[in-house]
Amino acid sequence: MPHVRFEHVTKAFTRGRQGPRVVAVDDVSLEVERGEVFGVIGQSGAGKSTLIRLVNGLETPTDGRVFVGGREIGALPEAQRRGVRRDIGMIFQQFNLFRSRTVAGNVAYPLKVAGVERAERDRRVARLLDFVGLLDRAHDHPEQLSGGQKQRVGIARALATEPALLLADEATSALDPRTTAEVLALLGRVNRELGVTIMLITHELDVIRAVADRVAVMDGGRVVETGSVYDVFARPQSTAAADFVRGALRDRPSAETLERLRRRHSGRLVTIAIREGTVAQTALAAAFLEHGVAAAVVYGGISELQDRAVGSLTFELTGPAAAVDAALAALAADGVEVETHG
Ligand SMILES: Nc1ncnc2c1ncn2[C@@H]1O[C@H](COP(=O)(O)OP(=O)(O)OP(=O)(O)O)[C@@H](O)[C@H]1O
Repeated sequence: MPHVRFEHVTKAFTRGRQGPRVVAVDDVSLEVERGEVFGVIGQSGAGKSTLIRLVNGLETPTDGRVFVGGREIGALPEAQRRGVRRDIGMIFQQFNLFRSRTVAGNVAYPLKVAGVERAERDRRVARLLDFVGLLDRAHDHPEQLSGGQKQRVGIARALATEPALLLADEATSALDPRTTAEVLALLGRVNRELGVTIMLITHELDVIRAVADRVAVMDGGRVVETGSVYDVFARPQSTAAADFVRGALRDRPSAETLERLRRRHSGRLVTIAIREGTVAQTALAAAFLEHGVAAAVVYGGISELQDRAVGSLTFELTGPAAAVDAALAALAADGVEVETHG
């Protein structure tokens, strides 16, 4: 049974009394498996926050059903809904820590609410702070901590009631790249060492690349693509996914870059997609050589997704036109994706 399941879920809001109807989440169906890190990526306004708020029952669907652990949140009486919520931790972009409480006090708070007795509370707080590497900061107040440390406290607090599911709402968006990497590494440990299912929403492909197993791409309230991180971003089918890839990998020349490349290079410019399972780069070189075509890399980038290569290279091909055509035809016959630039 999936940990989280959306069945044709729509959430619409009305702005003002008779204002326009905004469909924040539009007929979304998806499944998050137990023990995986599931990423949801989308631009601002795509509906990610609403989607995540539907998981913990902070929003109720206008249409469709949301299940957590096989139970439909919307159909539960309030007391049971609270029980389901207790099994869900949440972390936020702005950390949402209590400024008046110490680090330990913040982590202890949900345990207090749950009625856990003092000695057990102290034990659990110490264990959690040790896990996130902040045991020596237990008596500090949040304002004495860096952003990354605050988020680590946020994570410890979210884990205090030992939830099976952790929701992360743009949890690293307020952090610099290095701190982001540290917090994402910690989330990876939460998933692997504690077996917690993680559902995270973000507008950054780098966040998805760093931790997610699978991803859903949202655009205009809809999920336009779902799959393994490699499959979705190595062969994006939707414009939204392709835009994220272009933005993060920066491997393909923009129209302006192509203009500049054309001015500098008189040969034929082609961009070849590099992915696992396609022709090896040595075979590329061999095809050019065989047809007497000189190939120079003039732009491109190859990066990693889930430990596999992805990216593209732009070549300037020089030689007789017929030879260039023949080399490209041979590559195309081998299943290589070639884009010729005019
Ligand atoms: N309570 C609400 N009342 C009215 N409209 C809302 C409400 N919550 C969200 N919306 C609208 O729903 C759409 C999706 O918003 P949502 O916050 O879910 O997107 P998002 O992808 O999380 O974007 P961001 O990253 O900017 O928060 C937006 O057009 C937003 O204005």
